[in-house]
Amino acid sequence: MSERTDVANSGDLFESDGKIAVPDDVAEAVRTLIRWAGDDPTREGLIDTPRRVARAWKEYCAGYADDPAHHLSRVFEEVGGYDEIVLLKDIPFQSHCEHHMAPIIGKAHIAYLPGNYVVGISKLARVLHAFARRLQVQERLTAEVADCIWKNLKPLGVAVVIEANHACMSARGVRTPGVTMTTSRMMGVFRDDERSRKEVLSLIGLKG
Ligand SMILES: Nc1nc2c(ncn2[C@@H]2O[C@H](COP(=O)(O)OP(=O)(O)OP(=O)(O)O)[C@@H](O)[C@H]2O)c(=O)[nH]1
Ligand SMILES: [Zn+2]
Repeated sequence: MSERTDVANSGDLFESDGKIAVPDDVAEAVRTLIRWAGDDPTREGLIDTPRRVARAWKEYCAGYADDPAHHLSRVFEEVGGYDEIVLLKDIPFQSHCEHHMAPIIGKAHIAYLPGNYVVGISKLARVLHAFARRLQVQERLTAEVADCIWKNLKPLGVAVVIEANHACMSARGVRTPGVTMTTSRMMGVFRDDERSRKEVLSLIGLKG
């Protein structure tokens, strides 16, 4: 089976070469868009484009086939009495804004103060990507990652900070490149205790 099964929703069909089958109406929608943009979808260079675009969108939106909470189901209870902040810094991610379906490219910083459980660090990045690979707004992406960790890991605190550039602002519309949007969600001690909040922000490299 295809290596692309990781992006498929239940109900998707596959070609004999293992690629996801693109329904005719999806390919036709892309052809319509090409025509509307001013080009001819029947010219040679564009013949296969609708199917490529459709599959590319399956990949950009693979998060819909990925349950974020599942990545936090394997926890470790014994970590040698470690009871300080765990921070994953500068995790690169890509998403697409729900307004224009244009790329959001940035990095996330995810921290938590363990309660009874810790999790393999790759899982925090997996949670991020499961939410990022959907149509998003940055505020919701930030909140969803934090809420998922809070609910499933039951830590004493969670901090998620996301810094990103929005192509809908740089490549179109206001056409203002180089703008970074920063969002954060603090929960538990990082919200309620000023010292803990300052500590996590300073570890991330931001002023509290
Ligand atoms: N708050 C927030 N806004 C976003 C995000 N991604 C894109 N936007 C903004 O969503 C807004 C949509 O505004 P609209 O007026 O409905 O759409 P538009 O006419 O295409 O707006 P312009 O981008 O200003 O041309 C724009 O201001 C975008 O910059 C996001 O993650 N969070
Ligand atoms: Zn946008």
